[in-house]
Amino acid sequence: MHVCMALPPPSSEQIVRALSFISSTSFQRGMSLDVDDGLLWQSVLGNTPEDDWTESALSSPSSAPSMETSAHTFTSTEELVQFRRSDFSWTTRLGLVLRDVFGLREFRKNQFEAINATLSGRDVFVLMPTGGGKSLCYQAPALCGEGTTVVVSPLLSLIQDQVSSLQRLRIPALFLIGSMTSESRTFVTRELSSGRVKLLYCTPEMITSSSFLGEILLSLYKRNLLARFVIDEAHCVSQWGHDFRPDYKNLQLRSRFPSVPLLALTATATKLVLSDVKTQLNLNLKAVTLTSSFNRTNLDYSVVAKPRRAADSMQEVYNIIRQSFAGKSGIVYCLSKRECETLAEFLVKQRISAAAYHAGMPSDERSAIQSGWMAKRYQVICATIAFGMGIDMPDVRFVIHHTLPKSLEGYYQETGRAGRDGLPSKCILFYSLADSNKLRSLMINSPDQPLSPEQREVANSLLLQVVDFCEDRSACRRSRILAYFDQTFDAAECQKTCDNCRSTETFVTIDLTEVAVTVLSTVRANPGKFTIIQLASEVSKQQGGPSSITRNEYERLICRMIFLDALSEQTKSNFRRPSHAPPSSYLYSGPKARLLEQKQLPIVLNMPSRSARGRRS
Ligand SMILES: Nc1ncnc2c1ncn2[C@@H]1O[C@H](COP(=O)(O)OP(=O)(O)OP(=O)(O)O)[C@@H](O)[C@H]1O
Repeated sequence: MHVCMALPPPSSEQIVRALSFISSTSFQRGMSLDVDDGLLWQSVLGNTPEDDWTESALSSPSSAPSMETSAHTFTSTEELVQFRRSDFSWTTRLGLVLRDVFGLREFRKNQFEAINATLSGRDVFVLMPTGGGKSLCYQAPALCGEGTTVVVSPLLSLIQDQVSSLQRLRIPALFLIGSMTSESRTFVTRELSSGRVKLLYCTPEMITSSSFLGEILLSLYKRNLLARFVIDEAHCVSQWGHDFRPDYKNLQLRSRFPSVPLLALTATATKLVLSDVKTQLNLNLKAVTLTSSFNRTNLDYSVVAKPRRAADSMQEVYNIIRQSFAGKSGIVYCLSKRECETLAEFLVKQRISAAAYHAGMPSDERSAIQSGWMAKRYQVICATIAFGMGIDMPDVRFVIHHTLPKSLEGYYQETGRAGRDGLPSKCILFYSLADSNKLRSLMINSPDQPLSPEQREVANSLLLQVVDFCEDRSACRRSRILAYFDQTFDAAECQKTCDNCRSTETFVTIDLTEVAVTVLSTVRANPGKFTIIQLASEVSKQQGGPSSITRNEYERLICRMIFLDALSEQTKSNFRRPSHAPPSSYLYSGPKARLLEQKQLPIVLNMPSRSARGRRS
């Protein structure tokens, strides 16, 4: 389709010319108010020296390392052809920006099309895997046209990092955040009004609630100086996504600034999330939608059984790091702040340079840890999911999930932080039934964040998909992850880069609906009498025979019945237990018990095949 032609490296004269037209010596002092206005950013691309750019060089996207391209593209290939042209008025300038500002030689898949589409004034939706190069899709066009590109980004740390990197490239970018001094705000206002700022970053909260920013945007809008709005991490707009942010939903950009093109980008979106994001943002029906395959071919996926005792599971994390990743950077995702700290302390005692990172830490401490890790002063970060968004560390060789992620989408994004340089990297997920139950009740019954019945349903089904993924010992992990994003993947192409494709054991999917009905009848006869473990033991005693279901499998079945609401749990304090012991949860029939009895709630589990079961007994 495209002819790949690398650009010749820029000569030093070209670089000097480029740097002189993108002049921002004083800009590098950032927000400080002693900036000499006279020096402050000459018009960024106004004096662009025309260069003898070859058309083929510009229409030569390459793939991001180890990320498959193609897959389903929502905007038809015929329609995309118009955005692969190299005769736009900005084409020459775009080439210069790519090479002389960003120091890159060619575009990756879909970058060129996204840039041309947004510069043509179209709404654009870009789905690209983590590390695919989404930033360039809005940073390059910002430098190719008039006005300011406003970037809505979810995290302050991410905004600050992005703006500093842009400033290092001498690009006039600023951010506007709530905690700025009035002097800094005055500076930003002045710079924005002058039209010199090419990129303005802010949080969704600023857009929805700052009248100060609202006035600035309106003034730019009236003067035709709002080039586009960029909605980064656009999956946050959708309540069906794993990172929903209510302020993202209330941006109202289309109604407030009807003629300004929107550019939404995300690394994670199912079809449902995608259409919800488009609706919520009120993207034009003809929005150009560009998707790349989500397959990260350099990542190896596996799920391991998490030991029951915390000490054993921490030891297991240590063993994995010591045996396979000595001296290599990695992330261990944990559920709670305490877990991050305990695990980091444990690893440090074992002489692994590790640090905890979570939202409960002061932000300067968090930044110090993040930069320490990026500078290789820490080998391992034990973090909650607060860590990672927007971190561009190329050589992360492993991501371990010490507890379950809340959704497959989250799992994809968190594991996506490994191997951004395209080299082989491992993603290891520790799974236990106990964790899945704990996480489920934390998510669904959290007193801090009471969920509506609808939200509860969503959270429950997202987590159930993760549980199902972990318990599936047959299907290729890669196929399952890609299926989540509605992409088909031939497992033969996995090339044994997941534990299931490497395994020689045989597992089969068994329909246990009948067995579940029997389990339910035991609960109906004894409401509130059994915990999960007690019930598993009770029903496994009632059965027998060589191919019978083991106690552990009954536990899995009971947990699945809870997930499917055929059973429900209620907490009761147990007076016979020591006072510090956590209260136990006892089982009752659930709201969907009748459906199960009517065989309208099928329950299937992936289990060792019958012959293997016979051998095990
Ligand atoms: N055309 C290109 N050629 C070479 N490198 C590129 C190109 N485009 C982007 N990159 C590099 O790829 C890396 C990832 O880019 P970027 O941070 O934009 O990814 P992303 O898609 O935003 O990822 P994430 O979703 O994880 O934030 C960066 O180091 C960037 O410089």
